[in-house]
Amino acid sequence: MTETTMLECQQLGWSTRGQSILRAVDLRVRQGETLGLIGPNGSGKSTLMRLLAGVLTPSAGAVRLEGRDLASLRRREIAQAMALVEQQAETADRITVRDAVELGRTPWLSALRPWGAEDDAIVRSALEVVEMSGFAERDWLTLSGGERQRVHIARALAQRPRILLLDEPTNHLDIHHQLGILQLVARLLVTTVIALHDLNQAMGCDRLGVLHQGQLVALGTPAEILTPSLLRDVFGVRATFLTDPADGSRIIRFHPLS
Ligand SMILES: Nc1ncnc2c1ncn2[C@@H]1O[C@H](COP(=O)(O)OP(=O)(O)OP(=O)(O)O)[C@@H](O)[C@H]1O
Repeated sequence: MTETTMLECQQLGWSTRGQSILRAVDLRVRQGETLGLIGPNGSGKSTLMRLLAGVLTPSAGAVRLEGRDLASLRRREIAQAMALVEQQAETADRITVRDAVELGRTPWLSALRPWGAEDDAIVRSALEVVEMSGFAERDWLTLSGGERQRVHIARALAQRPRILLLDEPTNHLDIHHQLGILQLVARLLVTTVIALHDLNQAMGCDRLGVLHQGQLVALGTPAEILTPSLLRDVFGVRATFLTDPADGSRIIRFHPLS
């Protein structure tokens, strides 16, 4: 079976003020997969996500979206294909939760295709999925950090993208909503790239890419990647593996090296 590449980058790099932040990243995201990005603080996960989303312009190499150079595509075309949920996306505007989610429909609207009942239904469904329906009329500024995160995810879902880029989407969320978002991502047929800090949660991804000091140092299945030696070399921790008696799945416990 031939697998379709949704998003790829070749020799991708990004520098700022003469400092190289990301170097020579080669990556292919396959249709339908959930690709997790892991790595220590400052290793370049958010920078890579922003380059893949077209928010940042590469200093070297290129990103291809469904085979086409991202640099040659219009913003609207990119937004119809990809939605990015950033780590600290904020808005200072006084808008309601519903308004914030309705923004997700923007790439699909035009003079010939004005707002309609279908858009209302998509927004309603996105709010339901993140359990925020009861907050629709609330002022965005009054939301807690976790509630804002869920609204951002609803906005991205309302965009109906083919590729979802999620930068630490479980940040700020209580455990119920962390599991809810991860289950949702696993259920979605949409191709997903997700940056995660919790390595036990990362184990649920189809493949993992490991960033270390601005380079992609490993790529493979969670079982291939999450080995004691990689966890020692990249994260500086000693790992032991346990088995969950409930379902036989592996759990990692972490300890200081010394
Ligand atoms: N605009 C910028 N100017 C200067 N340095 C930057 C800029 N953006 C990112 N960096 C630096 O690039 C490195 C990678 O940052 P990035 O946010 O991509 O890391 P990350 O892996 O997402 O980290 P974290 O896990 O802490 O969120 C960091 O050292 C950061 O300080």
